[in-house]
Amino acid sequence: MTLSADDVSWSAGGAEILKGVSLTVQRGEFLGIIGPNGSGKTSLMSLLAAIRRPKSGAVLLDGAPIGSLGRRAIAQRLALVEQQAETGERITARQAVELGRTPYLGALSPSSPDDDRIVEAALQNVDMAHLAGRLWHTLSGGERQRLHIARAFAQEPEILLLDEPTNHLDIGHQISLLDLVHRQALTVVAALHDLNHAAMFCDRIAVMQAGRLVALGRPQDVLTEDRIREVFGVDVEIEQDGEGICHIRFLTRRSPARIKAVRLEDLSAMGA
Ligand SMILES: Nc1ncnc2c1ncn2[C@@H]1O[C@H](COP(=O)(O)OP(=O)(O)OP(=O)(O)O)[C@@H](O)[C@H]1O
Repeated sequence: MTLSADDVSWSAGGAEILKGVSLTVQRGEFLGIIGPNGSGKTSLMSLLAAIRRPKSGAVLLDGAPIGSLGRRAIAQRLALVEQQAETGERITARQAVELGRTPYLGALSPSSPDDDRIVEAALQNVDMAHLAGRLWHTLSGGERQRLHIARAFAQEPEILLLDEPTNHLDIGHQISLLDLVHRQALTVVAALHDLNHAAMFCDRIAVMQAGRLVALGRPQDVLTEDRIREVFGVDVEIEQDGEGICHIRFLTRRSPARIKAVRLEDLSAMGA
């Protein structure tokens, strides 16, 4: 199954938010979307998930315009975990995950033992089985986030769209969640803020800047010191380890390399 954006643009509030974005998500890959706040990551994800329609261009699922497919058909193939998904309903953790089975249930076919097994496995996958009976409003932000992921797993999609999936998670759960998602036989598109996580887990990375796709490729090709400075406005040093994985070190004012650079500048300003 392939998902692609073909020259998509999208406007809101009188402004063009996405400008001519084209990309194809390869089957089975983990594609990261990175970019500064407001660069269009969430907007692109919502177009890919058919929550919004492009103003021009098209999103294609297996070559067919995604807008021509019914919601149920889309939900059986593609699951989206939104950035600020909340519910005001008085439901338990388990019931929140059971919602993932909705696209498979009919009025005359309530949930089966198979559905129960899938929900149980999804809860266990995100380390939440022990809290299955807890009411949603009593759960922490990180616990809720893990349940959103479990709900998406329970949906048994082929494509998983994750908008900042590590929000609210402590570092242990961030790594284990990305690792878990990475190990699934799924096509994954994830908007990520942590560039080191993107380097570690993504097969390819798409870089958004001011509504445009400015780079797309393997982490080691896309994550360069120049590009990170240009897109995010921060100085970094990048090292590649023996496996070709980039490790990005941010040069803050307190780091020796930055202090050295500032001192050299000071010296040249003094005419030294
Ligand atoms: N419905 C809307 N009406 C007006 N402007 C919008 C709307 N939705 C998004 N925008 C604007 O579009 C731009 C891109 O927003 P988007 O949420 O896609 O960015 P993002 O890259 O996901 O940002 P972040 O990293 O902060 O989550 C922002 O400037 C945002 O204010």
